[in-house]
Amino acid sequence: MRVFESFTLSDWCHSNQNCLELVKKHMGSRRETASFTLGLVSVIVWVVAEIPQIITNYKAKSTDGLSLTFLITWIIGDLFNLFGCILEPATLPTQLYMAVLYTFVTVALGSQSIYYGYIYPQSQYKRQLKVETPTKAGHVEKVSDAEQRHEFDDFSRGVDPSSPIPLPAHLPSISTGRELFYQSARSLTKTHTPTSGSILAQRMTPNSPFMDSMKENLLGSAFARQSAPSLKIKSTLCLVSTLSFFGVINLYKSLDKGINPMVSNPRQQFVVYVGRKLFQQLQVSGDQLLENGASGNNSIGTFLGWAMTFLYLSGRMPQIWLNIRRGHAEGLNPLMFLFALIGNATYVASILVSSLNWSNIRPNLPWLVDAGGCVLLDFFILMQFLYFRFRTSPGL
Ligand SMILES: NC(=[NH2+])NCCC[C@H](N)C(=O)O
Repeated sequence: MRVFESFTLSDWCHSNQNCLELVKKHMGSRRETASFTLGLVSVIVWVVAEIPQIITNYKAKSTDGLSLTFLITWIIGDLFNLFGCILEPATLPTQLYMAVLYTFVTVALGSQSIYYGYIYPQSQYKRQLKVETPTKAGHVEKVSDAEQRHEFDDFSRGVDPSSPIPLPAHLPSISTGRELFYQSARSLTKTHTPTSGSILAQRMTPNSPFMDSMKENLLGSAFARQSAPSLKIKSTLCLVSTLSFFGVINLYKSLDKGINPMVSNPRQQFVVYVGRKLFQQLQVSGDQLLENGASGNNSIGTFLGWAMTFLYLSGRMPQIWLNIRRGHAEGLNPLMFLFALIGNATYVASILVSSLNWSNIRPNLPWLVDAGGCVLLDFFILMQFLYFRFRTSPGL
């Protein structure tokens, strides 16, 4: 209990005697301290979780290894999580802090994906065009070929190339040809003919199956390939807007009925909920919640919680599938999944340690199912890393 007489907490609550009493009372119990500590560990792990991936993307100047659908579901799931936590009074304060944190970090990761996936290649290509324009066409072709050969050699040596159009570090293992499509300078001009003597032409014998697959991508189904990711995004957005639509309808209904009859102004209501969560939800029993008019079974909070769970869990699938399709996990940082696993595991523990009463578990169920399910899925992804590593280097 002494710890809560520390400067920070006392200072935090000094103007409100009730607040101080509440914090002392709830944090005094060992369970709550353990729960809070686990929650804190989870927050800290999640703070750093996505940084390795951000660094990997930065180094590779590409986000090819990361499924965009996974990222989009993460961002939307984060928003659902955030509003779910705000509206569900029985969730812990650390859950709310984490929801805010997730959203910020993942938006950063998402922006990086958009930058390296769309803006960076185009700007690099434009730069290359500017450099090439003044010279004669034949000369350009030669210079470009020489540069490309040099760059490919750099890649095969594992040296970061100066290529304005970033190339994958693992050309030989590309199976779908999709990456090649994107990296082909020609694809950016929407011309369907590969540059003669280009890297692609140099790397492949004319009748190889790889060449065929590439031709298919560059010539036959260029548009289909190009629109494939946007189709995926569209279906994800469609699903998300449907969920959001029902969410908003539900939200209005709840507000209409008055989630908290004592407060009619929705803005004030929001503040009351956040305040309640920050100061009163450390360990409020189901009975107390009922007494206070917040039953811990807030329908909109629960709805958002389950929608979030669905998004987070289903979001891992495209990533798992992408790894299988590519046959490797290059461009993906295993640390992100390891941290996610630890972050989710400590998150589950923080809720369960707080109380095993059904009255505590029931409102937290979506968060428990989500984090527990993600632990399993992240374990599977980590196994994929191991599998790919041992398969490619059996001597290890
Ligand atoms: N952007 C985030 N890191 N969001 C947190 C997601 C938490 C969720 N349990 C998951 O692992 O998917």
